[in-house]
Amino acid sequence: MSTALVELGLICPQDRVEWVSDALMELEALSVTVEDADADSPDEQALFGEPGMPVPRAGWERSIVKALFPDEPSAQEAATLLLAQAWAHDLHVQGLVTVDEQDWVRITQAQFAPVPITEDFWIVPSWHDTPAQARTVMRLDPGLAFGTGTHPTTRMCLRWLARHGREDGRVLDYGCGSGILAIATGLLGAQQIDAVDIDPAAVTATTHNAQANGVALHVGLPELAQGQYQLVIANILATPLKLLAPLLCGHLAPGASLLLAGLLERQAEELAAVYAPWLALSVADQEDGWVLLSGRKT
Ligand SMILES: C[S@@+](CC[C@H](N)C(=O)[O-])C[C@H]1O[C@@H](n2cnc3c(N)ncnc32)[C@H](O)[C@@H]1O
Repeated sequence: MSTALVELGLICPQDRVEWVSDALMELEALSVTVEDADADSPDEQALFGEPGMPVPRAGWERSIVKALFPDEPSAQEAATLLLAQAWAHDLHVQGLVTVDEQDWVRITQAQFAPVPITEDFWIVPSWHDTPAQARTVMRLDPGLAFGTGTHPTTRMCLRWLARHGREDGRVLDYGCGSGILAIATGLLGAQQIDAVDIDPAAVTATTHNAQANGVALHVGLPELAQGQYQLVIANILATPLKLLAPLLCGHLAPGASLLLAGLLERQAEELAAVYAPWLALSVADQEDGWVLLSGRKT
């Protein structure tokens, strides 16, 4: 039997979105989402952020903050308490809508469709059937750690890995997030894979996702990475990648490949210069303003 939930919608100016979202969670909302109140109109605005970093602003000029409550009295009470705050004088209640719990799950899940990496390598959420043409499939659901396969930086790394094929030597995924890249190397045949991240939530997510895909990984905090590897992958951001250059290059065995992502086109030249004392990096792929750098240690 499915139960009904109640969604409270509030139109909110940009500078209050974070306060309102936090207050609604304090008022025991089950979830809070923020949408552009001007979506699908000429005033619609796109928000862009770098991977792994918060978006530059928490909301749009006019946002709709939607909070889900278990029933109408709790949604009504939350609205009354919120609107009693001095800083909430210009918020507008858009309304209360009853949402079937099953519908809510379906709507949320529908936002995450299978992602093709190549014609036959797909990332597929657990609730989706496997596309007929998929030969290699990674089962991955969105979670707390970065990496669902929808971001260009992750996709470019996955494409490169699919082209590279089976890696027989040791693999290091530095900044593994959800573990998506490490798991991909495992599905493509690698046997000795280390995946590390500074974020303990990423370590937990990677462990879980690797198990769900039947891939054996050594997962842990960065100190787990020891010795030399035949393939080192790091999809982080330009600034940490600059600082990590001696460490990442120290892990490269002779003849090993290095793959760097999380870089904007304009950062590629500078990054290649920082890594030049160890190896020559060149642009291997680009998508939506992001570039993938790769190189081989001689
Ligand atoms: C953009 S996400 C990439 C996740 C995944 N590898 C992918 O390609 O989708 C970057 C990850 O690097 C981690 N990270 C950031 N700085 C790091 C550092 N100095 N050492 C290790 N991990 C780091 C973050 O916690 C985050 O999980």
